[in-house]
Amino acid sequence: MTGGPLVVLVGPMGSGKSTVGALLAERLGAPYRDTDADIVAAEGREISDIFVEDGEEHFRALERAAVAKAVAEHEGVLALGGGAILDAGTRALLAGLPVAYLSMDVEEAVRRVGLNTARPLLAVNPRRQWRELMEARRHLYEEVARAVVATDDRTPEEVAQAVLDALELKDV
Ligand SMILES: Nc1ncnc2c1ncn2[C@@H]1O[C@H](COP(=O)(O)OP(=O)(O)O)[C@@H](O)[C@H]1O
Ligand SMILES: O=C(O)C1=C[C@@H](OP(=O)(O)O)[C@@H](O)[C@H](O)C1
Ligand SMILES: [Mg+2]
Repeated sequence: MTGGPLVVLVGPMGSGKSTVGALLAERLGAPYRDTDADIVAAEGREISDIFVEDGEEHFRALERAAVAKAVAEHEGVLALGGGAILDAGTRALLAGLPVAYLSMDVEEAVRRVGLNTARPLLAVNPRRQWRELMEARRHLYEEVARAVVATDDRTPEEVAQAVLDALELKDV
C-alpha cells in the first residue's frame, strides 16, 4: 500500500500534461510518470501503431491497466493520456485522487498539436475534430477533476504553479 500519486494530470492532447507534469515533479521533488510511456514500454511499440494495428478499444484496455498499476504504485506526479477518461473503469480508478484538468481552447489546441501526426485522433481536420472530441469529453474531464486549470496564454511554468495553488500542494 502506498500514499498514491501527489497529483494526476488529465486533459486533452496538447494541454501540456507531459510538459507540466515534468515541471511539477521537479517542483515537488518527486518522480514523474506518464501512462503513455508505460504503455509504449510494455508493448514495445508506439501509441499510433497500437491504434492502427489493434484499434482504440484495445488501447483503452491497455491504458486502464496502466492507470491501475500507476495509481497503485506511483507516489509522484502522474500524467495520463488525453482519452483515458473515456473509459468508465479508468474514471473509477481516479475517484478521490488529486486530479487536475488542464484545459485549453480550440485555437490553442490547433497551434500546439494540430499538425502533429503522432496524435492520430487529430490527423485530418484538426479544428473540427477538436470540437467534436471536446463535446464528447469535456464533462468527463470535469467529472474526474478536483481542480480545473486553464492553460491558454500561460507558460508551462505558470501552469505548474497554478496546479500547485489549485490543489494546495507545497513545493520543495
Ligand atoms: N503552456 C503551454 N504553452 C505553450 N505550449 C505548450 C504549453 N504546454 C505544452 N506546450 C506544448 O504543446 C505540445 C504538447 O505538450 P504535451 O506536454 O506533450 O501535452 P500532452 O501531454 O497534454 O499531450 C508540446 O509541444 C509542448 O511544448
Ligand atoms: O486523446 C487521446 O485519445 C489520446 C491522447 C494521447 O496522449 P496525450 O494526451 O499525452 O497526447 C495518447 O494517449 C493517444 O494518442 C490518445
Ligand atoms: Mg502526453
